Amino acid sequence: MNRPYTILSAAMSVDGYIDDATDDRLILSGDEDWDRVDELRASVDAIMVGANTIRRDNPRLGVRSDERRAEREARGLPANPLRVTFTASGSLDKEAAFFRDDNFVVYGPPAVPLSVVVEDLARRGVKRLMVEGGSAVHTAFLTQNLADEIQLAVAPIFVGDSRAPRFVQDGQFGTGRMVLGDIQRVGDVTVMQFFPDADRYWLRVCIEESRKCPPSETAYPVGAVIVAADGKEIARGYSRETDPKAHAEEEALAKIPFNDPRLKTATIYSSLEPCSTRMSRPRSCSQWIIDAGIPRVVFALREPSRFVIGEGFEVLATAGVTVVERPDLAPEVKNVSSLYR
Ligand SMILES: NC(=O)C1=CN([C@@H]2O[C@H](COP(=O)(O)OP(=O)(O)OC[C@H]3O[C@@H](n4cnc5c(N)ncnc54)[C@H](OP(=O)(O)O)[C@@H]3O)[C@@H](O)[C@H]2O)C=CC1
Ligand SMILES: Nc1c(N[C@@H]2O[C@H](COP(=O)(O)O)[C@@H](O)[C@H]2O)[nH]c(=O)[nH]c1=O
Repeated sequence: MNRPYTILSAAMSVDGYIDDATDDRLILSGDEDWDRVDELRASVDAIMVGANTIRRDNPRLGVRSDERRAEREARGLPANPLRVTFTASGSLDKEAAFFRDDNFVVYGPPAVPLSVVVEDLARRGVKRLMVEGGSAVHTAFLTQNLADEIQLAVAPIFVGDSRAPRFVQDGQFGTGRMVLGDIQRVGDVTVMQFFPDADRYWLRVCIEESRKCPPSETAYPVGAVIVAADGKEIARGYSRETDPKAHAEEEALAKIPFNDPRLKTATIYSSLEPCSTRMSRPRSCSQWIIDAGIPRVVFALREPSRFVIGEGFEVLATAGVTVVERPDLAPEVKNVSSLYR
């Protein structure tokens, strides 16, 4: 599915509420944090909120800073990102600030699947989407694995009223243990960055590594990372990093002792399916992985049959290794080199 890179943004109290239970809007961010939110807004193509947030908060969802709006225009963008909402009921006040000019899109009524919304936004040229809430919308993005990043600001207050909305509602969050990114102190607010889909996060690290490969007409650019069971990185590498014949998995494995006990419970990530046959060397990367006892492999793109017929998936799976293919990231791998196209 083609969809925008999606950042969920919310401010919550220490006890996990994003508003209180009164009719007045609760401001959790301080001035410095609003400035951070404004910078994030200025960096995206579209900002989405649920219809209930429009009804309750009447948000402007614009870039507040004159300089940031001017910078966007200088880059050929509209001064403000596209405003996006969805509604099953259609109950929205046409006088709301959301409708103040024609730079908006409303999905529904009737209810529209979120996957349809994000695909349509991608078709409209939205590459980077910020989702500002509320609870129902954040829950939908997370439970459908449509969020790439969370920026969660925790304000030093308690709401203490379970009638108030929380950051998310009940749901099946398939995220497992998320990857923690940056933590910032912004005034008196703590801003935490999370990457909900750990496999997607580490594959993107591989893709960035692959950009460092010395160019070659006869070998792909590949990046690999080995991650321990506790989520900590053990080693990373890219093709031809130290030797013109070396593959990314070999480069990563060469940085640690072959009998490192963490390998027995680790995951190795690679932008490309590990090789199963090699012209240049006797041992394939799949064989290295099996011999190292790594139990789990995640890759994005199956090896195209340009140089050899790749059977890494089958070789690894037959040896009892858990192999996860993530074709959703294959387009990002292909973007790195014309050899893939
Ligand atoms: N502190 C913070 O950072 C933020 C706080 N908030 C707070 O969050 C609260 C609002 O959150 P919440 O009540 O969960 O509401 P939401 O803003 O998440 O909106 C939910 C609404 O979205 C629409 N919707 C949901 N799924 C679909 C679908 N598949 N197709 C079409 N429409 C759909 C429905 O609209 P409809 O009912 O019209 O059918 C639904 O009622 C407010 O109190 C607000 O102040 C909000 C944003 C940020
Ligand atoms: N209250 C709250 C947030 N609320 C979000 O900001 C929106 C209103 O912004 P505006 O467009 O400027 O009117 C509101 O609808 C909701 O999405 N966000 C935050 O970062 N911190 C906060 O404390």
